[in-house]
Amino acid sequence: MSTQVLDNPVLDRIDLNNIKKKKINIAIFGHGNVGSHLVDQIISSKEEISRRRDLDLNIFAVANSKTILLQQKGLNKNWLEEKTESGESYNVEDVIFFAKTNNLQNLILVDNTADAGFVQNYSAFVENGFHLVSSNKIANTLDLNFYKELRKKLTSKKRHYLYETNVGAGLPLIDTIKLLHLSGENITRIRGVFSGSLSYIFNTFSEEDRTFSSVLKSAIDKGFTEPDPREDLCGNDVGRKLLILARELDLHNEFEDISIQNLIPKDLRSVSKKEFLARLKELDVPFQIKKKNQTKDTVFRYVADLNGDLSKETGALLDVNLVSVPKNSMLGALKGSDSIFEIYTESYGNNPIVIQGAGAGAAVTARGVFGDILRISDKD
Ligand SMILES: NC(=O)C1=CN([C@@H]2O[C@H](COP(=O)(O)OP(=O)(O)OC[C@H]3O[C@@H](n4cnc5c(N)ncnc54)[C@H](OP(=O)(O)O)[C@@H]3O)[C@@H](O)[C@H]2O)C=CC1
Ligand SMILES: N[C@@H](CC=O)C(=O)O
Repeated sequence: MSTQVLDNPVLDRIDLNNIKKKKINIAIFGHGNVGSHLVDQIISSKEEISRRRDLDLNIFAVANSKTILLQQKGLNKNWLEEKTESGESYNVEDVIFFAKTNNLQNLILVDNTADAGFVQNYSAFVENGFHLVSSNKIANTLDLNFYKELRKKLTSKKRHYLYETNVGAGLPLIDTIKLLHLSGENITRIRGVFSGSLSYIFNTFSEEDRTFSSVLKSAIDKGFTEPDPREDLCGNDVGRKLLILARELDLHNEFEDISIQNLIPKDLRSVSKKEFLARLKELDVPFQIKKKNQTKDTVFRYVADLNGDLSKETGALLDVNLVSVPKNSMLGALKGSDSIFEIYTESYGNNPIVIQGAGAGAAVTARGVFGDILRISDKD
């Protein structure tokens, strides 16, 4: 349809191309690795999406932990410069108030932080009409009571919450598991390398003649690790992913139920992040010894395993361990920052469904978050 100029003085200022578009108003919290890619991806795909579908994607807020940029008409590609120049300090009530006073509809809150405090705001956002999308895993791994209350609130307010990137970054994993489970397929075990950063670290460390600290530094620089890389190295991040999958299967597990092998030497566990980063070289000797003692033709893999009796709410075993596997096995053959998920089910028997691909990285994760935004935009 082309733009039409009509005689009516009000209508003649309206671009008929946009008249039927459903405007989706998005507030993005966290514009680090993932968040900044997401804002850029939305802004650069906006026109194409508007042409192909009846959607007008409007980012009306972007914030980090210190400042926010609020623009009713939406951010443009200079958003970061504008935010640096005119971003203001804020609290989350300001965003809710802004959405209300500007009568913004079809609201989506996107959480690209890794912050435990921020998820406490989810309920208020839902209460005020926002759908939720998060790459942040924390809301799905707090105690079961929080998990269930949030879902109750979402149901009562008819809002959606999508978090496909919580496990396997941009890979279509949670959706697949949800569908298998909902359709009555008995999932009997899920096992694999769930961490993109640890996959990259051990693939590289096993294959190349480099110190552990230099490989870890590369993983940090590539944006594969959590904001504090110790969350990856201590196993918490993988543990969270395992728990999220367990809960998708309606298992009643808490984070404390997971048996996790912590890879950080004891005296580096509770120092500040700054001190940890300054002392990375202390990881070199312990990991070099492990490597030297390894059996020929094996490689290290940090493996998560959801097993036990998954037909009982409290029958599951959740383990996360560093293991040596043959180089030519499915896990041993992983490359780069790939993750791999083996999903065993009753119908598929001993041959699991396998989902494999980039398990970390800002661009792929942002694309996954974008996918969740579009899924919600299509819903009602
Ligand atoms: N990187 C990856 O490959 C993947 C990441 N994820 C998840 O994505 C999330 C983001 O990761 P990543 O982008 O790498 O992390 P970064 O550290 O690069 O970015 C985090 C952002 O969150 C902001 N932030 C922190 N606390 C708050 C708060 N209370 N309110 C508003 N903003 C806040 C930070 O702001 P400030 O600078 O002011 O602190 C920063 O902009 C994490 O939860 C991670 O687990 C999921 C899948 C893959
Ligand atoms: N730090 C995480 C990023 C994705 O969740 C990982 O390494 O897998």
